[in-house]
Amino acid sequence: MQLLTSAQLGYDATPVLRDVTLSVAPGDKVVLLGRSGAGKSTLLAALHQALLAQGRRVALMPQDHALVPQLSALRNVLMGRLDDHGAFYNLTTLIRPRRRDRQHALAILAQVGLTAEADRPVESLSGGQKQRVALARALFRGGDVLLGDEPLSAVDPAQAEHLARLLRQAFPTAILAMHDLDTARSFGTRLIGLRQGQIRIDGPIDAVWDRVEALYAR
Ligand SMILES: Nc1ncnc2c1ncn2[C@@H]1O[C@H](COP(=O)(O)OP(=O)(O)OP(=O)(O)O)[C@@H](O)[C@H]1O
Repeated sequence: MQLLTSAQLGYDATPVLRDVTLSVAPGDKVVLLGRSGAGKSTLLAALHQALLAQGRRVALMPQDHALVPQLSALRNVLMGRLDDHGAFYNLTTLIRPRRRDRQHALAILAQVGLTAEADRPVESLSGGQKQRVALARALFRGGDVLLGDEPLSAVDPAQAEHLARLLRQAFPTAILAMHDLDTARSFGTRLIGLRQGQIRIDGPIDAVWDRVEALYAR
């Protein structure tokens, strides 16, 4: 799918990335790498818009998780499908979830190791637990494409491997911004590297891996 052709991406008068041309093939597991501020989140936001404009179903994991702190982990997961239903269904889901939705959401919370936390308000959870709630919400939502902004940054390495596997199985196509190179290497089939306002690397991960260090050079 051809997703983006843009001379410039940025905010108002401030360009962040230029000459962006990007297509993604179904099955691609893209890892987006680059120094802090290189434009990974900016590119993900533009991809999100482009995918929605194409009518694709997208699961989005933003960097700040966008969870509702006062609501339970379970209810935050259920919110992953709010836009599938009308206002009445959603209101009743938040008050008293339907049995089928609840069981499905609880099964996903079990997969991410949060059974005991299902009824706890998200504001009382640790950073890694919050991230797993956001991940469970994305899995509950499902979709053609997962877009994630450092979706595994707050979990420990053993969990990261397990959770990365769940994401790979659930989403045919994924584009994830990442900081941890080991996780990126094991997750990705394709690497896109950003540096100095441009896409500098785009290729199969094994073929371009020896160029990764240059993305971070000062
Ligand atoms: N809402 C905004 N308004 C103006 N400038 C922004 C905004 N968001 C980000 N920027 C700027 O755009 C540039 C790229 O930011 P972006 O968040 O895309 O980088 P990133 O690669 O995701 O960084 P990180 O790894 O730290 O999350 C930065 O210089 C940042 O200051």
